[in-house]
Amino acid sequence: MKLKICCISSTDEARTAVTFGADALGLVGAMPSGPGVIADDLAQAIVRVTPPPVATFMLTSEITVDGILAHHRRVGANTIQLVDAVPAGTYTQLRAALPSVKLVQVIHVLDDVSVEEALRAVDEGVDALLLDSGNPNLTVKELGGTGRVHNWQVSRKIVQQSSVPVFLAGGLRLHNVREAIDTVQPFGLDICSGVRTDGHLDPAKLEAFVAAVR
Ligand SMILES: O=C(O)c1ccccc1N[C@@H]1O[C@H](COP(=O)(O)O)[C@@H](O)[C@H]1O
Repeated sequence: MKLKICCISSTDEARTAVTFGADALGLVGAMPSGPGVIADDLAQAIVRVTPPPVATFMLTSEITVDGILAHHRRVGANTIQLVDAVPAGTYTQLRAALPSVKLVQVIHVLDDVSVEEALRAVDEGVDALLLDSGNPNLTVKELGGTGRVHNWQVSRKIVQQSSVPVFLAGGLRLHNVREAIDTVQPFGLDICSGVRTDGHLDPAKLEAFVAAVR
C-alpha cells in the first residue's frame, strides 16, 4: 500500500515522513480554503531535500495551463496534483510542456456523477486519480484538507473501473483506515489531518498509522 503524507510544512516534517516510510509528500499551494497551505519557496526547499524515490506532489488549485506551469516553475515537484476540475485538453498540453512530470487528478467524491468525472479524467490521460472529500460547488470552494470522509462505496466503484492507480484521501485516521482499505481497495492512501496534532506532523500518530496500513 503506497502512502502519501500531505500538508508537509517544513523540511523537518519532510524528513520525518520519509523516515517513517512515506512514498510521497504533498505540498499544498495557494487554496481558497484549507489548513495545509505553504509558500511556494518553502515547497521548493522541501522538494530539494526529498530523496528519490520519494515523490513530491505539488497541489495546485490553478486551472489554466499557464497558471499550472507557472506554479510548477516556482516549486519544481515531480508530480502535479490538480485539486480542481480542468478544461478538456489540459493534460495533453501539460504533458507536452512537462513530459517527465506525473499528473494526478483529484475527484471530490459527492455521488455517482463523480464516477463519470473520474473515468473522463482517465480517458483524457491522467497518470493517477486521488479521491478526496472537498466540495468545489460551494461559494468558497473546498478543494481538500477537510478532515471528512466521503461515500467510500462510490470510491470503490471508481477503483473497480479505473485503469490507472487510485489514491484514497479524506478523513483517514487510525480508527477507520482498515475499513477504508477493505472497502475501497485503493492503490495508495493520502493523509493530512489524521497524523497531525495542533497542525504539526505527529511522529507517534504517523508511526501508528503506518503500522496499521502495512
Ligand atoms: O490541506 C489543505 O489545506 C488542502 C487544501 C486544498 C486542497 C487540498 C488540501 N489538502 C489535501 O487534502 C487531503 C485530505 O486531507 P485530510 O486527511 O482529510 O485532512 C490531504 O491528503 C491533502 O492532499
